[in-house]
Amino acid sequence: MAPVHGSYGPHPHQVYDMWPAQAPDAPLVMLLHGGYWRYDRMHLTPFAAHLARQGISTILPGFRRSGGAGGYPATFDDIALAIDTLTEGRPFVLAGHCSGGHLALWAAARGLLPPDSPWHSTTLPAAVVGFGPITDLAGAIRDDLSDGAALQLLGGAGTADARLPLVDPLTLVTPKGTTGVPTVILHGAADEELPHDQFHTYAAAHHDAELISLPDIGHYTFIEPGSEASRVLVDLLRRLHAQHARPRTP
Ligand SMILES: N[C@@H](CC(=O)c1ccccc1NC=O)C(=O)O
Repeated sequence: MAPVHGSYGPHPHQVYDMWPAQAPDAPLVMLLHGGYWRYDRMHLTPFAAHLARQGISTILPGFRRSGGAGGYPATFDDIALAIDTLTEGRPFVLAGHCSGGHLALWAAARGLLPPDSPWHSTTLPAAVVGFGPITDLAGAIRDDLSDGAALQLLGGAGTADARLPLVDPLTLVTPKGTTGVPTVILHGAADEELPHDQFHTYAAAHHDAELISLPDIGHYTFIEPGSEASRVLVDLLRRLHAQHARPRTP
């Protein structure tokens, strides 16, 4: 199954792959890849193709990344632009793995940003899933996950504190207790990559979040096409789309 390739901006990383499912009324999912904001999207293409074979139209965007042209603010500019451009006003479920889960949960919180933020939006995903997500950047800094990855994203220790309130899902959701977007935090109980307070603390802070913990599942099996964990994720994406994706009223 060959994806359509395209771009949503002039930078070489502002590109996407899209696998249209056969049915015209197929659920639409935008998938944000992980790799601590440093990796490219290639490790997730087999799983994106798998989603399409399961009847889900899937958009996998690239974006400017840490260590290259990205990090704050470019990575966030690209996620916001990719979402706003590529979903074309259609209802969609946003999903992300690990650091892509952070980006997905951040994008679902755009309604909580100050109205003068360039990222503020009230056009939000129908639902969001973080699977094995990073939800708490201050915690990621404190625990020094992946050799300073969160500090690298935020431009270093000198700027991190000022930027955190604009890009950290846990900080954004805490005062109000909801983003207004139905949210699922899905994780393996045997996740070996992240401290599990990344999952629990956010789910507890968000009144509209559901926490699903899968026994014996690790961090990476979600993105192995056909694995038990991937089946749970596919079923969840279908359920969220069926429950929450309504055509937008003008
Ligand atoms: N352990 C590696 C790789 C990694 O964490 C990773 C790689 C691909 C997809 C998701 C990952 N985890 C979080 O973003 C790292 O620290 O960069």
